[in-house]
Amino acid sequence: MIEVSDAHKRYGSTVALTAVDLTAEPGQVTAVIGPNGAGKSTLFRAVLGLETLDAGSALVDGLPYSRARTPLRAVGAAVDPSAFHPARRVVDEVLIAAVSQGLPRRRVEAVLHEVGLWPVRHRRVRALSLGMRQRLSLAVALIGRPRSLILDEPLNGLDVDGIHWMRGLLREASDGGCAVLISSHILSELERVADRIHVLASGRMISSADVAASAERSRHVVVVSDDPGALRSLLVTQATDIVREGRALLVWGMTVRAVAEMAFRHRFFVESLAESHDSLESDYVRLLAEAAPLDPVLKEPPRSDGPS
Ligand SMILES: Nc1ncnc2c1ncn2[C@@H]1O[C@H](COP(=O)(O)OP(=O)(O)OP(=O)(O)O)[C@@H](O)[C@H]1O
Repeated sequence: MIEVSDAHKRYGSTVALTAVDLTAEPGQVTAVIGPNGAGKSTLFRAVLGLETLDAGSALVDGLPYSRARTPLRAVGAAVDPSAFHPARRVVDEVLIAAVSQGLPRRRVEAVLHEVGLWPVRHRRVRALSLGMRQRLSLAVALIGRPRSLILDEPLNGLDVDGIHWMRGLLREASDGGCAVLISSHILSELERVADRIHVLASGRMISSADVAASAERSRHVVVVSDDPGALRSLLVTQATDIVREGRALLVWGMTVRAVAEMAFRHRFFVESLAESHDSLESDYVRLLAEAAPLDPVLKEPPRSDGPS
C-alpha cells in the first residue's frame, strides 16, 4: 500500500508538488495522469525515496521506502528504462537485482520469460529497443514479487502486442493483491486498466475519481430520430437531462430500453440508438481547462511595488 499525504516539493521557484494526497491500495491499479511537467515523476520518485519532500510524507506499507527491510519485496519500480548499463547483458542486469536481494537464480529465468526477454537474454542493453528496455525495467521490478509496483510511463515504446501484454500483466498483478501505481499519457489504455485515476496539473491533484463510478455517472443514451424536437418533449418527462446535437439526442437518466419503448410506442422513426459514456480524454481536457486559471507554476511571482 502506498500513501502520500500533503506532499510538497519545489525546485527553486518551480512548484513540482503542492498538497498532494494519494493512496494506491492493494488489488487496485491507481493511475496518475497529467500534462508534461505536472509532477508525476517527482511524485513517484518521492515515494521511492529518490527525491526528498519539502513537507508531507510518502509511505510504503506504513514506512518510508528507504526503511523497507526487503526493498524489492516491498516495491518493484520501473521509472527509468535508460538507467541500465549499456554494456551489460540483459540476463546480468536481472541477475544483479536478484543477487542483491538474496533471491534465487531461478527467479531470473522465470521473470525473463514473463516479460518476453528470454530469447534476447544475452543481448547487451545498448542493443535493446525502447520497448525491450521497458520490459527489462519490468523484469527487475517484478523479480521480488513485490507488494507494490510503481511504473512511470511503462507503455512508452511498447508495440501493440506489448501494450496488450502489459494490460494483462497489470491486471494479473492487481488481481494477485499488488498495489499498482502507474502513469501514462495513453489515456485510452489507462481507462481500460485503472481502477482509480488521479489528475495532476502543475503539481496539484485536481481530480481523483473511481473509473467505474465515473463511467456510470456519464452513461447516457444517444438516439437519432426523424423528429428530435418532438422526441425530446416526450423523453423530458423521464430523463434527468437531454442535450440535442443535430438530429441526435443525448439522454441521461434513462436506459436504452426505456428510450426505445417510448419512441416506438409514439411511432418515431429511430435511425440509431446506443449507450455511450464520456471518454477519460474528454473529462481530462475539461478538467485541465477548468484548472488553468489556478496554475501556480506558470504564474509570474508577484512583483514588489518598488520605485521604477
Ligand atoms: N531535478 C529537477 N530540478 C529542477 N526542476 C525539476 C527537477 N525535476 C523536475 N523538475 C521540474 O518539476 C516539474 C515536475 O516535473 P516532473 O518530471 O515530475 O513532471 P512529469 O509530470 O513527470 O512530466 P512528464 O509527463 O513530462 O514526464 C517540472 O516543472 C520540472 O521541470
